[in-house]
Amino acid sequence: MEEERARSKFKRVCVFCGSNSGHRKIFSEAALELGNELVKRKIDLVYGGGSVGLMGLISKTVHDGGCHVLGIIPKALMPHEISGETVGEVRTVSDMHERKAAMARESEAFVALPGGYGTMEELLEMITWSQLGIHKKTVGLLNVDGYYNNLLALFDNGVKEGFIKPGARHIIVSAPTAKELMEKMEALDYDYLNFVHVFCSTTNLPMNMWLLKKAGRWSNLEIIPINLMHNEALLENGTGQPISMGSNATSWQGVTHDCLVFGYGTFTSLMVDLGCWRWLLVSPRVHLLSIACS
Ligand SMILES: C/C(=C\CNc1ncnc2c1ncn2[C@@H]1O[C@H](COP(=O)(O)O)[C@@H](O)[C@H]1O)CO
Repeated sequence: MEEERARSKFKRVCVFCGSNSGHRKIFSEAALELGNELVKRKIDLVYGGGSVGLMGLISKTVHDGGCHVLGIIPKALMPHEISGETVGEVRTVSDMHERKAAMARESEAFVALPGGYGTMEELLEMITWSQLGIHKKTVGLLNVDGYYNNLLALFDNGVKEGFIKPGARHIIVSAPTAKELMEKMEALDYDYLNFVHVFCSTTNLPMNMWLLKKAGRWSNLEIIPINLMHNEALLENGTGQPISMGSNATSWQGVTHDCLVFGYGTFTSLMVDLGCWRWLLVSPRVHLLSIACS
């Protein structure tokens, strides 16, 4: 009898990783570990094709483990002496751009292992596409032995200096081990909705908070009570600066968070009218009615 498929919300994950193996054994071990983690969860692999560096290690591990491997490789990198043998299914595309688009289309999530410019470029592009709403797929970073610490610090600085929206900083999910990363990625109910600030009416606040917590498995839920009676609230905009909501609703446009609104009646209508939210979840107390993308 076929072994029961281990539960994972992902059927196909795209892995970006070095075409080199790095100087330390720990990187190769991480590639093998991620490959085994995918196999354990019965997740198929999409990657850049070939057998060089970490790319070769992970593709062979997943293939040997009985999962499907799809290598998407541009014609120019096809020659054996450049990329080596590709295991599993090989798809040839005309150029790097087409490859990235195909990789994104074919997978349900992305993971970057340590790598060089190529890996970083692929990772950054998937983050950017997520930010622009071109895809809504989880982007994971396997931060092996702190390899990406400086990159993550650069992102934090981007937020601090006002070039990256605080909400967009959470697009990337990172963890030091493959197991932790996969668990974190799988725990996300929905890409953005896990990293939301909830603007919640102070009317029946305890009840609303209880309902919200029950309504989803949020990994980073922050509830910001708003006193509608006074029609104002001090919101922390993620950079430490308070934003005040006065009677002039347009001042809300300055709020940069991806946002979830929980409420009904006037409060919700106000939020809908503002229309500046990336994600809007409108709920009349218990039932989650709709998710709209602005
Ligand atoms: C030019 C070299 C090797 C080329 N071989 C590659 N084969 C397939 N895919 C590749 C290759 N090089 C880069 N990629 C893609 O970029 C990522 C790795 O780049 P990095 O700079 O090594 O991080 C990888 O995810 C592939 O999609 C000799 O080095």
